[in-house]
Amino acid sequence: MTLANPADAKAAETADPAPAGAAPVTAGKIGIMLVNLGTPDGTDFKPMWRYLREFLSDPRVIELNKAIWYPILYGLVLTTRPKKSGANYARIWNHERNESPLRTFTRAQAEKLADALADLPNVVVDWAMRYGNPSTAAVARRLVEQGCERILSFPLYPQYSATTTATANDQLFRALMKIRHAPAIRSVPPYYDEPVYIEALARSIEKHLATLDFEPEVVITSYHGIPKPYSDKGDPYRAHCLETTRLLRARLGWDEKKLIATFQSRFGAQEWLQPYTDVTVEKLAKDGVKSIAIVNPGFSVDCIETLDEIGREAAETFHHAGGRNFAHIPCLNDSAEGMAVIEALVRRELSGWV
Ligand SMILES: C=CC1=C(C)c2cc3[nH]c(cc4nc(cc5[nH]c(cc1n2)c(C)c5CCC(=O)O)C(CCC(=O)O)=C4C)c(C)c3C=C
Ligand SMILES: [Fe+2]
Ligand SMILES: [Fe+2]
Repeated sequence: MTLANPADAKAAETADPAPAGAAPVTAGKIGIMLVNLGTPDGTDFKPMWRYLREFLSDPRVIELNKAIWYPILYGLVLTTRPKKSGANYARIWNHERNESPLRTFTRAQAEKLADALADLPNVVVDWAMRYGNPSTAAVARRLVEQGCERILSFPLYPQYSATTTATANDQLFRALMKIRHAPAIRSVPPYYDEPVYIEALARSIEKHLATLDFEPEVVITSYHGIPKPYSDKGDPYRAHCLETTRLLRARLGWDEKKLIATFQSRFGAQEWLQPYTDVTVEKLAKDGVKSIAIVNPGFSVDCIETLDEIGREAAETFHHAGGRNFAHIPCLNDSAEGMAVIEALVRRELSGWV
């Protein structure tokens, strides 16, 4: 098993889509592609604008009619949000690598997965983003050019949503439309209730709580929200999130007061899934709760929404409202617990292919 050469990434992104001449008949490799949401290439206005434009032009994310949405997107959102969000990204930026933490952690997951699958000789591991770089199209092409006739795509979302899982899959198939000898595709299903995932979360929570000098009265599982109408129309995301929290509660032996579920990261004027994380945090403090912890089970890796919105903003909200002790529990990231989940699911989904 090998990790695709990251040094080739830039070249592959800019290469022509179709190599000239006849392809070899068979090479028989299997590509594994970890796919995360995406992230800007920099915190300045231009890269933030490019990232937000691609993200917020996705009809799976914003379901409004384009004639209504585009004037708002181009006239309002893309004139103001790049600066505001860029300032938030600047606070969490990984200066060593000049990239966002989401990209650093996703790469680390791929590298560790490649090591963990060293016993599988014909498998190549790579990683891609739905929005931004390394793009899904560039990575799919790179895997095919390395001889992968099968690709296992792993959208890194434990809970399914059309706004995340489905659009990651859409993008892969869109990329294959430009490849003549397209590979066979498998996609890792949502894993919100997989015992290996629940166990990893529980251990990570227990481990982190053991390092604190206080015992939280309430632990919040805070998930990224989606607009409520998407849920009402049949997106199973809310049910998946609530099931993760229920299973976690059972595993930790906690009751419904100790472990609660909330939704964060609202965008726009619509109602989103409730209860909202920020409102809940403030209310807990005002009700006299002095110590809380927040964990983000829906995020495979730490990112702007966990490090800044929870680690900074939610902490401030809690303290301003009278709370005393606040802890933010890291995502599974490339920890041993997190890698155990990714490896187990990949090995299971490779069944019949290796
Ligand atoms: C209508 C807008 C959005 C929907 C729907 C949405 C769903 C959704 N997003 C994630 C995971 C992530 N989102 C991230 C950032 C982010 N999300 C939105 C908007 C919607 N998300 C925006 C505009 C942004 C950019 C940041 C900002 O300007 O506020 C990220 C972090 C990316 C990073 O670079 O760190 C993640 C991860 C999920 C799981 C989800 C639905 C289930
Ligand atoms: Fe989001
Ligand atoms: Fe946010």
